[in-house]
Amino acid sequence: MAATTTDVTSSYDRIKDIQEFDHTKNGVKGLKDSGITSIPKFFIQPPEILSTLSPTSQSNTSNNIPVIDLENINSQAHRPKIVEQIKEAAREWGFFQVINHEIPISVMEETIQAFISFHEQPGEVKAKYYSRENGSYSSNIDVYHAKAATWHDYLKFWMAPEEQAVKVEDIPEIVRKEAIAWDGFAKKLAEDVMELLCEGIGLESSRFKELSCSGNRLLVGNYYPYCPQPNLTLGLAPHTDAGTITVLISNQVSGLQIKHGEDWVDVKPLPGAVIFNIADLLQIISNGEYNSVQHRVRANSCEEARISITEFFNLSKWKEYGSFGPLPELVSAEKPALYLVFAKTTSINCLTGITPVTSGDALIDGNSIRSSVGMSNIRRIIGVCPQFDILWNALSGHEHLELFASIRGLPPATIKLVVEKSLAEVKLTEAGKVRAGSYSGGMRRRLSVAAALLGDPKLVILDEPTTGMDPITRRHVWDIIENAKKGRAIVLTTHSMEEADVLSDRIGIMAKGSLRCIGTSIRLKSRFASKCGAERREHIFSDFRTHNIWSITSGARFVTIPGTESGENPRGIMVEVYWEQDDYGALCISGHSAEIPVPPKMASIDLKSNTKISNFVKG
Ligand SMILES: O=C(O)CCC(=O)C(=O)O
Ligand SMILES: [Fe+2]
Repeated sequence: MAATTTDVTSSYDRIKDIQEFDHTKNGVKGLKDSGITSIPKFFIQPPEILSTLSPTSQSNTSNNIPVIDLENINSQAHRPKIVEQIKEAAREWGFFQVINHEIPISVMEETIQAFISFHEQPGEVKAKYYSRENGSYSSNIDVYHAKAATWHDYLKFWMAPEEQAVKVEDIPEIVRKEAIAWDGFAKKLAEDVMELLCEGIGLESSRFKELSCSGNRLLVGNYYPYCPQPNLTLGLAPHTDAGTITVLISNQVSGLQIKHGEDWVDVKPLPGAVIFNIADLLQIISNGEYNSVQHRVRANSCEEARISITEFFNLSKWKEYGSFGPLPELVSAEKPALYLVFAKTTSINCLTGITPVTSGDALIDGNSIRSSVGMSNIRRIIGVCPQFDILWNALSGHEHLELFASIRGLPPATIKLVVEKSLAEVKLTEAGKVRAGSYSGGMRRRLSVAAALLGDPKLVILDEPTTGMDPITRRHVWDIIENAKKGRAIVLTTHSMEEADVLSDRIGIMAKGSLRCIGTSIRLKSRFASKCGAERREHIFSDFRTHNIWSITSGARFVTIPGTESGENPRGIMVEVYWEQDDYGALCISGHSAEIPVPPKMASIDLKSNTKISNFVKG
């Protein structure tokens, strides 16, 4: 196995292999059907995953996730007990399965069978639906970025909200009726379970529903064909789900595992049961009362394929609220908020004047975002590409840019030329004549980026400009952004570390609502590198060599913590404080050692007068 794992990082042409796989449009089912006996190298998981896959590693089969009987859900006498069980399961396990629900077994079986039938059609029939960008059928959406690919294909549709939902006629006929029926049943059951979850933590039963926790739904049929080397890859990599709640059914082929303590626990599919898991947003809304737990799927070692039908529930009124954090009812002096309010979009909305500022201020080119004069000056010098495209289906790309150019006040005589140049830059010259209603997601994003850059703004804000783009278009948009950097500031938000690394001069990382760090890519890497593993460090050292920045001043000092003198440690306690220069050359503390008694003859700096540093050291 050692030889194979080394291959993961060796220099074979990984991209070429992936592209070949992608171009078959046949997913891993196609690989399995070709009769291969060993899996392509880009499926081989890194050693830290492989070590958890061997039969001797801690997969624990003696446990199973809680099973909750919903038979008497509406009986006054039984409901409190069911609420208690669900609450306990959602808190301790993050996963549970429900039995005696209202969904007929025949509906579950028909749904599973329909998705199997889709995946088991001849490759050329499925290939029509295959796309990495906005198609419904694909395999390994993140294969170009992930450390390793996984052994499953999927078919997915947005079922809600209406403006995002798939058109009925675009659902392949072979699953159409079943997908629509399943969505109805799953939504009803999820809303019933959400009521129980609300009651469990003392909320009004309808609270989650009113927040629109079931208003956004993505239905996915995951297909895990037989894998010839199941101990070298996974069916699905470890992850947590992002939304509010996930509803899952599967056939009887096992594979799903959840992280419980240090163990990966097998979830044994119970015939007729529906599995629920808490997703990240519900963990946040519930202020940590409920837990979103890591799970993964083992590569399938059975001849029979595994199928799971997963419906991801999320908020549909997210945009309306603009930000999200723990519900006020769940925050108190005894239970302070564990999570800050999500604030990326809110911050951008404040900077651009969409959301009024309630406290604090920001200056853009010397103009305060709190003053109406300042804001109108700011509007003249910024261009914005919002996270969700604001485009009109009936207008062409050309008409959009003409409209935006005249709103920006460009001289009418120049507009035609500016628009043509701009369309050429984003490679939409031909498409510019066509209505935007027929554009793919990537084309819509490119048009939005072009609109943001119109009129030579001094500050451009790009909110996740490449979300949903295939890797080639994304690289192209990176070139556009790179070229647009000259003479202006660009603030770009992204979830992709690679994108931040490629495009940014300075990177700020926001987590759970606040800015955690800011600095150049090299500085952040050097500061946080130890957490990234050997491969990442390799990368960082080569970055250091290419940027030739050996001259960074850094150092360490022993510092006594004031007031720690005692009989046992007459000279007190000290720590070693590490310091370095920040991006502007100012010295700042970057960390400290564990506390140790000051040895008798040691000379150290006494911080009695410097409360700021001593607080830091103590904290
Ligand atoms: O296939 C499964 O059992 C799990 C699927 C899953 O976790 C997901 O799609 O997020
Ligand atoms: Fe999941």
